[in-house]
Amino acid sequence: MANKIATRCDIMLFGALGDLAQRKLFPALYQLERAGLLADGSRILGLARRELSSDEVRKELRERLKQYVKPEEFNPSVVEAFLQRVEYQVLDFNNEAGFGLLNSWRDEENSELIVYLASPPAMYGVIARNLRSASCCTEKTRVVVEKPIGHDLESSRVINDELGEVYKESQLFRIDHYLGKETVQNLIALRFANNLFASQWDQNHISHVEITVAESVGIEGRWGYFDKAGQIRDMIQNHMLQLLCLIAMDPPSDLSADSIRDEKVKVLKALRRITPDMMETYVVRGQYTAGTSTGKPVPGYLEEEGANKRSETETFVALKVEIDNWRWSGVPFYIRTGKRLPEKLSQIIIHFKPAPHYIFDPDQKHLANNKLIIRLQPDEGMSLKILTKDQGLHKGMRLRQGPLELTFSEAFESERIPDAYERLLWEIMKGNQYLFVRRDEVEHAWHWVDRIIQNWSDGGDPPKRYAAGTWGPVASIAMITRDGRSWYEDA
Ligand SMILES: NC(=O)C1=CN([C@@H]2O[C@H](COP(=O)(O)OP(=O)(O)OC[C@H]3O[C@@H](n4cnc5c(N)ncnc54)[C@H](OP(=O)(O)O)[C@@H]3O)[C@@H](O)[C@H]2O)C=CC1
Ligand SMILES: O=C1O[C@H](COP(=O)(O)O)[C@@H](O)[C@H](O)[C@H]1O
Repeated sequence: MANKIATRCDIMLFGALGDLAQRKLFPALYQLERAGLLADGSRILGLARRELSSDEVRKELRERLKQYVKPEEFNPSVVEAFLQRVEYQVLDFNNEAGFGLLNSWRDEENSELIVYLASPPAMYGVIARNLRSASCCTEKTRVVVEKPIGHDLESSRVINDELGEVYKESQLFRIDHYLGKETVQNLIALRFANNLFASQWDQNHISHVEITVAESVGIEGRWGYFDKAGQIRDMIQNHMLQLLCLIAMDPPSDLSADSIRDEKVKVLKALRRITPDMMETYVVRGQYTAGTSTGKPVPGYLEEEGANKRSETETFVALKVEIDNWRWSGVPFYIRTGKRLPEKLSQIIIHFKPAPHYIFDPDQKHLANNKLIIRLQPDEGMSLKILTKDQGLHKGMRLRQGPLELTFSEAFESERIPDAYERLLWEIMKGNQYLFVRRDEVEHAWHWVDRIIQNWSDGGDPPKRYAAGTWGPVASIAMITRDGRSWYEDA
């Protein structure tokens, strides 16, 4: 993944016994250990409410690592070395006096401090203040916060203000784990390292863009969280808009965090606001009913464990997004994301415009658009659909469309692709903010998304039903068909 060990870091992990920490963060830290990227002496202090000793937590962690790390990557001696770094401290995050204890663990002289807030977001402020009262942080402390930052613009401002009272923006690492995915970072390489694409990347050459992030899973026992969020807050406000920004932004002048973030913010500011009269044609929301997933029957959203049978929370959203700027004027971005779709698939399709004058068989005119398919997951890679002459004496100048194919796992004898959290933790240790989201990005994204949510609550239609295992409500197909287009399906 990289070749340089980060400096020695101590991590205070607030919420160490929670789902995120156990399922994602500890396995990612273990992988950094396995790759030899944790500096000697780096330590991890897990913090949560449950009354457990450090030994009991290490024992539990050993089992979780067995569960979440692939068997071929589970190395018992590396696990033991990793667990030696882990200690646990019982702490109620509301208990200001309790934070004093953390100071005896700190080693300010020899080690950078990372504070990772894997707690409910409502606690970010109180944890930050309690750390300050206990003089636990310095100006160098890095603070990591998870999404969602609030549930709308106003609440995100409150959280950001609370964090901002204690920390400078340069200390804050707001996670959007999509930015940690190798294939998402690859969008920057693809766009700005290949002049071939750079010169074609605008409304003169591109007719429209599709972004699909489909999941076959349902809400995986997270009803309590998900029903308050819905797909628009859970996926659109963050991951989908980040992907859109990376595709739509102007070239940054360098790879520094602020150069990239400045360009993303310009895109967010240029998103056309979706007014009530646009809802019918620009927005589709759906909710899955019972159906099948990977060949097995699955319940509908309203029959999931703990469900409120009358919920109108959306599990699917499709949007037509217009970007009102010079580069993208007249180029719609069709984006869709949902749970319980037929497969797990994230891909971006760039549809290029046809040549200005067409000279081939009129029956084949529909073929005459090049497409760039960027597969983010699974089967990471890209494919450029180009037109060539069909072979054979009797074919004349018939055209055929074929792919220039780049499947990363086949093309490069590369290392394993690290999980997004491995990359993000590694960048935090090195103090690089370019894969993290700045406050104004979060707020502009909320500002745009809030308008859609407001339109729904001002009397929009309820979510349209779709059977689990299908590609969402038929209205999402109608949305794109109305413009004479269709969602890309690989033939
Ligand atoms: N789970 C996921 O896949 C994802 C989660 N996130 C975000 O990550 C954060 C954590 O989520 P998740 O792990 O799912 O949440 P969980 O509810 O599973 O875990 C929360 C953790 O916080 C601790 N905690 C809560 N309140 C207190 C308190 N007052 N004092 C001490 N400890 C407390 C809990 O400790 P105890 O168990 O001892 O009560 C537990 O360890 C949230 O912000 C969430 O939105 C973001 C993306 C994905
Ligand atoms: O942040 C979230 O992302 C996951 C999807 O992430 P992926 O890396 O598996 O594509 C989603 O399932 C979850 O609801 C959401 O909170």
